[in-house]
Amino acid sequence: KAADIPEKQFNDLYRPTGEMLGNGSYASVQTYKNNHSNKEYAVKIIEKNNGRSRSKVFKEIEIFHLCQGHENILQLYEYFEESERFYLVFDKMQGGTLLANIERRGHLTEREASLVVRDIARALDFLHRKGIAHRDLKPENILCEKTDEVVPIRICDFDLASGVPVSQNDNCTTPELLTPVGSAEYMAPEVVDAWVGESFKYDKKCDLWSLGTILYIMLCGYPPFYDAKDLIQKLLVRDPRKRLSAVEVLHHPWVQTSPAPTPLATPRVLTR
Ligand SMILES: O=C1N=Cc2cc(Nc3ncnc4nc[nH]c34)ccc21
Repeated sequence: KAADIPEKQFNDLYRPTGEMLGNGSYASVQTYKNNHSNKEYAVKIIEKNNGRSRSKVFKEIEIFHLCQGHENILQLYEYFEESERFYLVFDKMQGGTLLANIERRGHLTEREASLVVRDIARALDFLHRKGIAHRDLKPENILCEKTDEVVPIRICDFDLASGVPVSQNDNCTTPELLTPVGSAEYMAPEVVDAWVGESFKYDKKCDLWSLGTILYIMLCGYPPFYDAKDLIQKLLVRDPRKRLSAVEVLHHPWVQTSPAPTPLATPRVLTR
């Protein structure tokens, strides 16, 4: 009877290719092939005994679920929970991480840098509208879909992501805000302020600082043109209230009117 047939284990369905994609403190990411389709996937293996709570893993899975279908966010294909570990199966991005891709290609134009910023800003705008801050945006978490092109990119790794996704109920337009402790009537003013006050709105701006550093790295070793410098100066702003938002980045002239494909020295600078 059904109860006697053990559920298919991850290792019955996938086999490792031996390629290590990334090694974090609590997880590793390796390439696996699906035994049925022979398709490659990037599998994030999270050991259970490393103190990382189950609820945090499920929160990470929930965020990926919310982002399903967005073309600039890595797609989670399926996941497994087994006795010792979790397996998160992601689409494999053939182009690898952003800086490795730029280095391998050996060339990068200002137009390509602008397209990368546009793709990241689209992902951030999508996350921020859902009340989610990434909080750990860095070049290793920016993945390129193709080996010979720098765009399209997808961002990944919601390990440190914050913010409870707001639940958009169908009938009413204003999203009912999910608070950590149920309804807001009984919450102390300082806790309510944290959710509806300025700080709640500004905690997403940390991602825009990160975007500024990524833009700077893509252009470094080459005096960024005025517009790019202007965008960097409006991202690397200490006061989050003054820092650009994701949608403002999308409207910045340096992103709107993609600049000339002037070659950048970055790929060679990166190899040093
Ligand atoms: O959730 C993640 N945290 C880090 C990370 C890296 C990662 N790496 C990759 N994913 C897909 N394709 C990849 N190609 C190179 N590295 C890849 C996927 C998912 C996560």
